[in-house]
Amino acid sequence: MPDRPGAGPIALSAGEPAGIGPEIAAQAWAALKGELAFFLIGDPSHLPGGTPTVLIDRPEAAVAAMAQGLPVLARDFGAPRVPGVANPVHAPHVVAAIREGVELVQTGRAAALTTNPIHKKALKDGADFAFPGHTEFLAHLAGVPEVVMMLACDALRVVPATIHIPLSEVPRHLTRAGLEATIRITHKALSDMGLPDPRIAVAGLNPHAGEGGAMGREEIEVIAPLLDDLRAEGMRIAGPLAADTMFHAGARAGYDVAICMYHDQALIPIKTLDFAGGVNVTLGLGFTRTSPDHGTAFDIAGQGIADPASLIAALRMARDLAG
Ligand SMILES: NC(=O)C1=CN([C@@H]2O[C@H](COP(=O)(O)OP(=O)(O)OC[C@H]3O[C@@H](n4cnc5c(N)ncnc54)[C@H](O)[C@@H]3O)[C@@H](O)[C@H]2O)C=CC1
Ligand SMILES: NCC(=O)COP(=O)(O)O
Repeated sequence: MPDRPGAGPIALSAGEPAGIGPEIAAQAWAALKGELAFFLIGDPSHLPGGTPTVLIDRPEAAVAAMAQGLPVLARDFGAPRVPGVANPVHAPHVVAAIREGVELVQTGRAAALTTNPIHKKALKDGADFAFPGHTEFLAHLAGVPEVVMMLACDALRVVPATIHIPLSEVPRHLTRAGLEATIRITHKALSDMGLPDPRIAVAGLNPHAGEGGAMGREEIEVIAPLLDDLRAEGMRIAGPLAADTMFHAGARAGYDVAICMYHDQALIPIKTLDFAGGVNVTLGLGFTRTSPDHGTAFDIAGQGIADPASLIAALRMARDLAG
């Protein structure tokens, strides 16, 4: 196994069984079995028929098992999988797998956590899941007040300063303290990743970055004063920039990460540029967590046509960040 000496296996939480998670986990094993070690925390009966699997009773066994089949820390999810149809019986087990993955990483038994996609509404309905996504749940489990969602591909890194909230609530949530925490966590994380003085581009909220107050005042009242203060500290920050012109190739060459004001402002450019290669990474947790950039894809689940590329990229990034 050409894994890094001393690096433990990566824990992969099952995600939503009715989605594409089981099939892309099996495909990721086939692609990565000679390259890195990971294990699935989930119900082996949910994997596609014929998937070579090795049931393991401890994470450490995954390294040797990889050559034979997908290592699975088997957990009974209580019901079979029906592709495209969420079963509320599964929901508490989906949440428990994430929780277990975090515990294994925090106790040093896994090197990093990669999460297969969850269906947020299915977890809310089936398990009273109180969090809008992994990011917020992981912050809760890690006991940290602020974390950052970053999506990265070869061409772009983006960070939404507000995440899973309705668009109508974005201006109210866009505070100086929140934006400052997002920028500082991102700056430190990129420095830790080997970019010691990252160039940060910050989008405005409004069209034309507010056009001097003619189209909104958040830039004048919240964003620009903060950026002035951070620049005075020595951070390399541009903005607030008009979001519509900061993602073409020439503009992207001028920064290492784009801080955006809301979910879609950040995620539309990266998913358009590289849906297959994009990886979601949570910054500020104190451990490594990555995820594919896509969701559960109920519309194609069970058909054998899901592309495992983003999960493969997420597992590779987890290995690289934890190594
Ligand atoms: N990290 C996570 O747990 C994430 C979870 N979600 C959740 O997933 C559910 C569905 O969300 P949607 O907005 O429909 O996004 P989605 O990413 O599941 O699907 C959007 C479109 O992309 C296609 N697609 C997605 N992944 C694909 C793959 N690997 N190969 C080929 N085609 C693929 C789907 O078939 C669909 O047409 C929601 O509950 C959402 O909250 C969404 C994003 C991330
Ligand atoms: N659209 C990205 C997304 O929803 C991922 O959220 P999370 O579950 O990783 O927090």
